[in-house]
Amino acid sequence: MRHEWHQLSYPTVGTLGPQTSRPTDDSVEDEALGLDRWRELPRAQTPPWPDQKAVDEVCQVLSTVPSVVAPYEVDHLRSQLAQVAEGKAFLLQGGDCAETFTDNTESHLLANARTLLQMAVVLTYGASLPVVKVARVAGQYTKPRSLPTDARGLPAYRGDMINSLEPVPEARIADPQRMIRAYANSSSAMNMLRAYLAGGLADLHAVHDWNKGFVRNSPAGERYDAIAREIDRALAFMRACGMTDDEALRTVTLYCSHEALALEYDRALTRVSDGRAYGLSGHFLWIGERTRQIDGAHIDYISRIANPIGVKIGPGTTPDQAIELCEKLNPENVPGRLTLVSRMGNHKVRDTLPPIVAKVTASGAKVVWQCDPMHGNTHESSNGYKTRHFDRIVDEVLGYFEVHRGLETHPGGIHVELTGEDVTECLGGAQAIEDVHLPDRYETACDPRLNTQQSLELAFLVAEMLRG
Ligand SMILES: O=C[C@H](O)[C@H](O)COP(=O)(O)O
Ligand SMILES: C=C(OP(=O)(O)O)C(=O)O
Repeated sequence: MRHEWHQLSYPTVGTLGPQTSRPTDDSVEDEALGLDRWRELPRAQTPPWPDQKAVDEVCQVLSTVPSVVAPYEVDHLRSQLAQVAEGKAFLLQGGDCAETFTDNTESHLLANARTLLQMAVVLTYGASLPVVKVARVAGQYTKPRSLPTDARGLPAYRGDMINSLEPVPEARIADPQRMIRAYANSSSAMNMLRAYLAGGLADLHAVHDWNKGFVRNSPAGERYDAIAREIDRALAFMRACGMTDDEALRTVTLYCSHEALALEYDRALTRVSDGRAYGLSGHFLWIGERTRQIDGAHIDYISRIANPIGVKIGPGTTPDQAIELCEKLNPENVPGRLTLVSRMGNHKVRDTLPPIVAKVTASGAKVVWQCDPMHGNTHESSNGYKTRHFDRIVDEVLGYFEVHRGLETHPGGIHVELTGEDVTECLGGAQAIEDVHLPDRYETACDPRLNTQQSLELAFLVAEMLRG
């Protein structure tokens, strides 16, 4: 039986402030909430830990540390995503495919944040729709892999939280101590981002400053600058009319997200607050295409936390499976709780997505529909690089919009792998990156990311689609 939002045990924003939401450490409560039930269930992509005792010791430490995010922030995000579910806002999610410890630097974090903010400005301005901004940051340290070994025959790299990218056998051994380092990096990343955002990084009066160096003179950068000038004029107009500066123009909230793959880590950072479990390793956690088995460990864990959550759905997803996911993950039908992230591939999205959207909509389930146009469009270049073509990425987003327009549902958001660095990892775009250019600056630890120019170009195209 479905309930309405206001009847739930889910707090509305404002009723659960930071003062009232003190996490408790109560194993009886944890048990009642079933937070460890996942341990008894089949689990895909389990990190090959050589020593379970060492894992338990690390998790014991993580279970006592200050969390990366706070429950009230998680509740805020859920209520903002409720607006997306209702067609009143758009969800922009993006960042590195795999964060790395070495790239957890101020400059890298700021470059990625600026790129996301620029995209958000383009979308907000272009489509006159509020944009909820969620970064793949402060925890995106694990990767599911297609194969247990890489091309050299070494154990696969599974993200810096598990092992090292360095291609030598000893570096590929899963090391639980890395979870501590991932936590430290995640906390410091959030700390730095919060400080910069509070200090004016996202101040709309500084929109020009986000258009840095190599982007500024590109076609997308110039187009962006034109929008920035119009925003300047609008702000000057508001001042001239005597409107006082609004706090909303001076800062934004940037939420953090990652794939809940290393369940040990996310479980250790789960805290119970006012009788509800929160995964406080990040605001938004998602389950990937490879771990979304309905009776599996990942879906069980995520079903028990109060965060807004996502599930990736690939071309093999049936409409019935999507319904099962909605029933299991959002039995109370809370808008904003569940995001279904389609990642079908541009050749399949127009065929595979409609029956899923139609059935979920007919069931009355309230979900955020989001499109990940990256993961269904990966191929190997002629010179051996894992890459994606910008045209296919755009075409998948177009297909996703067509499907939602056809069914009169809200194309609620996009989820992309991107970086603020000037990399050459995805083909195409205005720079016309070709196979031969890929080795120039191919820096990702796992999958190819859009660079800033390609990210901005995509944002302009999506803004047009939203207007249309
Ligand atoms: O982003 C993630 C990758 O698509 C996933 O980890 C699989 O990559 P692989 O096929 O190279 O293992
Ligand atoms: C692995 C990922 O995606 P998917 O589960 O859709 O393959 C990802 O987003 O990093």
